[in-house]
Amino acid sequence: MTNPGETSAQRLQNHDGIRRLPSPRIEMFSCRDFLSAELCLSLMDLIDRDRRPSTIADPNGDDYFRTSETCDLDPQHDAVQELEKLLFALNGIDPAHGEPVQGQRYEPGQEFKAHTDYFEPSGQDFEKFCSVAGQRTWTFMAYLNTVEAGGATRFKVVKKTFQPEQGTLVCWNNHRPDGSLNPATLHHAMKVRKGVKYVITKWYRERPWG
Ligand SMILES: O=C(O)CCC(=O)C(=O)O
Ligand SMILES: [Fe+2]
Repeated sequence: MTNPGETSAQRLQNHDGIRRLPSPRIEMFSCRDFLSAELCLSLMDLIDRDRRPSTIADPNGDDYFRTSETCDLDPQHDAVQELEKLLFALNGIDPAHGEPVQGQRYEPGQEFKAHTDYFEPSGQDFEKFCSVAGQRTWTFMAYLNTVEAGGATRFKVVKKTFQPEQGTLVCWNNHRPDGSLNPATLHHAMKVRKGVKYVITKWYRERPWG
């Protein structure tokens, strides 16, 4: 681990119950029951209160690219602090390098088409999103509920699909070990077919946030 905005496969592997995706192309892990049902419920409640339409960096002409809703979670709220504590115990990333935790909510028919969480260096909005805190390093996301049908997160390059299950964490390095951006992190939050889907996303940056 060279940067306080990063974690390492070695560190994550030490956590009880965590599993690494057996692929040389990506550093990706998942852990069931990372969040308690109680914490998930509190976070879903916060998302329901504050949600707004999601946006994307570098609009690409597809108005249906990301149809879900988003919210920035109040960092002072007990549930958010508990979540941050769990993440820090796992990844050891300096909290100063974290973006505020976001919640995402998808109704039936809503999705977030295939994208990477890193910002395209050639994109028109790269300066706007990265000039202060730098590029995104790691993504940590957790499913807050088990979705009745649909809503899986599909990583088509590494052929791995996660079905949303309450409390499950999924995390990955947006870079390769040599520091280059990793296009194998491409993922699609597929349409929810039945029920509502709630997740939290926590992104970390190369430099301190804000
Ligand atoms: O909802 C998901 O399954 C993934 C969410 C996601 O990829 C994102 O918010 O960047
Ligand atoms: Fe994403």
